[in-house]
Amino acid sequence: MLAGPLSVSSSSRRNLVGLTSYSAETSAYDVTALESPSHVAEEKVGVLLLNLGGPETLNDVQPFLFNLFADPDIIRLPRLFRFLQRPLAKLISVLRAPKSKEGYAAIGGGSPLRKITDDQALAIKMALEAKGISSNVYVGMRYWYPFTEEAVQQIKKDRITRLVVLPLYPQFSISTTGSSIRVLEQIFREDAYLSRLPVSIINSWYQRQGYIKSMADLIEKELQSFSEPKEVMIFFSAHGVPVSYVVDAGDPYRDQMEECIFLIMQELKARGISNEHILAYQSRVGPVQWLKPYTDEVLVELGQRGVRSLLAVPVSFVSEHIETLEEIDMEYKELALESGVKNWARVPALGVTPSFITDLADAVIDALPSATAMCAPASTSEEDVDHDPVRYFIKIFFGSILAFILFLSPKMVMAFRNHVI
Ligand SMILES: C=CC1=C(C)c2cc3[nH]c(cc4nc(cc5[nH]c(cc1n2)c(C)c5CCC(=O)O)C(CCC(=O)O)=C4C)c(C)c3C=C
Ligand SMILES: [Fe+2]
Repeated sequence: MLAGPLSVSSSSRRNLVGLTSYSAETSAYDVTALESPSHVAEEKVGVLLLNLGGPETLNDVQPFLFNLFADPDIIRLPRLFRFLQRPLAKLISVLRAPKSKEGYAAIGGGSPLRKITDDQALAIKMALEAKGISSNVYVGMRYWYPFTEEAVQQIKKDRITRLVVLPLYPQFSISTTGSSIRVLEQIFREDAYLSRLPVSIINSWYQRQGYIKSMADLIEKELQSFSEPKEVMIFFSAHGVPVSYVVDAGDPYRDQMEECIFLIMQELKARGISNEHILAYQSRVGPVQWLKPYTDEVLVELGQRGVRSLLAVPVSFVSEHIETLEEIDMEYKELALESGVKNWARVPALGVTPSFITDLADAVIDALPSATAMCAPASTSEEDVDHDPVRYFIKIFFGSILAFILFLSPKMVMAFRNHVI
């Protein structure tokens, strides 16, 4: 089965957390609104949490991978080859599924992302409530249930009047927040109600004090688990992206990541903690260059250089997931120990850490006043090209030949089957 956003039974896959409406007495975000009670009485605040989604069972793995690789923000094909996106996604997802399934099997047979994101949604709703804002908090996943499309349908049904969109990625990347927002904009553009709905999008929030302090708290606490805390190297491991995203497409991900690490280290220094640290990138897929240095290579070098104690800190994501539970806790730990590292620990993901959730609730409150309609005219220029039958034929003909040569080469097949370690 190829799972698509529309093949959803929303009754069994409901993603709404709570259903309460915004009340004038408890409003804190817009002081002027208090002066017009008739308007405020009707206000219904929605918060849409965007996340990646993950397969819940091993049978979900291949269709989940299909959805991921069918995303033009994950595999960025030149325009000439775009018609190959779905066949290519099918091919890569089938090739990669066995390796991915092994990973998901090792962490209990599925991704914990849905449960953790639902817990975060409930926690944010409660934190907002405590700050005087009643809200509905929705979860919209990019590649698995509950899909963003479902969340938006629910927002519409609930007649939400003001929406804050909060991607659960601290740093912006074209491949994560960018992709989810592109989908959201498409849905909103085509709908009369949604295109007029005041929306505020929080693109990134890695620089927020509450997040930085919460990360520093986790690191400070975990350092204490070592017998010689001062000797430990803090090893930030971020999910990678292909270099071309940053260099050619202007993805701010690497800059934001480096600034984020700087801010966390600055906070630690202010607490008297000045351990050595390093940033490396993990989880590369496919045959292209990814951001360097690569986590696996750095671990081997550090071990060989005589570093004996490492504290791994996953920094691009705020939930436990396959790449913390399997890749870091199993693969990288084993590699580090084999390379000479003696003492290894990992900082847990933030999850529902209260100081972090409170900060996300504050981010929502900060964003509420700037909500404006997303509405923008639909762009047609790219699609128009495909209406010319001659150009379309040329694309299909030459594209197929090139794709056949490129994508079925043994090197390509191997690159997608494994992480290129
Ligand atoms: C900030 C976080 C992430 C970035 C950036 C990102 C880019 C990116 N990812 C892939 C390919 C895969 N990602 C997979 C899983 C996965 N990715 C992220 C986060 C980021 N991805 C998370 C949280 C997860 C795990 C979800 C879960 O189920 O727990 C997978 C599937 C797993 C596997 O087979 O390794 C793939 C494949 C690309 C190509 C990319 C940038 C272009
Ligand atoms: Fe990923």
